[in-house]
Amino acid sequence: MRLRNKPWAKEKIAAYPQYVIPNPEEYKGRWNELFGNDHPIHIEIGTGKGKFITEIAKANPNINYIGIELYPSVLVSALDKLIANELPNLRLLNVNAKDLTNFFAEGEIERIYLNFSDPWPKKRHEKRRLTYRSFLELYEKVLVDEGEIHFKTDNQGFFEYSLVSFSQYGLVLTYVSLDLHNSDFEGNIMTEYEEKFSAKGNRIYRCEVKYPPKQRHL
Ligand SMILES: C[S@@+](CC[C@H](N)C(=O)[O-])C[C@H]1O[C@@H](n2cnc3c(N)ncnc32)[C@H](O)[C@@H]1O
Repeated sequence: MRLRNKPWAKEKIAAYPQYVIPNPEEYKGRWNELFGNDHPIHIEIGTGKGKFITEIAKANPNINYIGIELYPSVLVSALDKLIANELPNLRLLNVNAKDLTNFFAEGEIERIYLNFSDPWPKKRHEKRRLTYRSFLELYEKVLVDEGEIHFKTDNQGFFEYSLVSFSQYGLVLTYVSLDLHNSDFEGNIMTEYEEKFSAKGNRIYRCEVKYPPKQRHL
């Protein structure tokens, strides 16, 4: 296994606390104070080297973005892009998505992007898939009412698994493409993995789902 927790990466991240927030627990329920506005917040889980999140943040200055990535050695590339672009509506977190509710209050996030998440093809690793039921429960806790997940991958098996997982959880499918790059979908922003896999000729699958309205206790 690759050694991904390289000390130099952690040091670089620590040198930019204005971009990679070192204490995200402190902003739970207060992210809009940090951004200095009340714009909606969209997050990407598994942001990798940050191409998608920096480009989408640049294109949408009235939305706040947070990119979440587990590995410092990967996140430094996203940090480099943020340093180069100085985007006031983008922050990064070097955390594990399984701890999401430590960092975000109920209803604080409007949309979650899952781009080319690790498919974990072995059945015994199912619980690690970011579209597994326990993650869908976590996402529901931090999302607004009828919050959205936008998901894309080149892995057909993982895509089909995720559609079933979404449906079993009661999520509503609002968009699906079985061949994104040959569809009429406009404004697609390519991720690093998307560039790599589509260059090999792989088909890209994409869907959007939203949570049903939360139960109202009158
Ligand atoms: C296959 S890569 C895709 C990267 C990027 N989204 C892209 O499309 O180019 C998946 C990324 O998700 C990150 N990741 C996986 N599980 C995670 C978790 N539980 N919390 C945060 N990041 C995670 C991995 O470290 C990896 O960088």
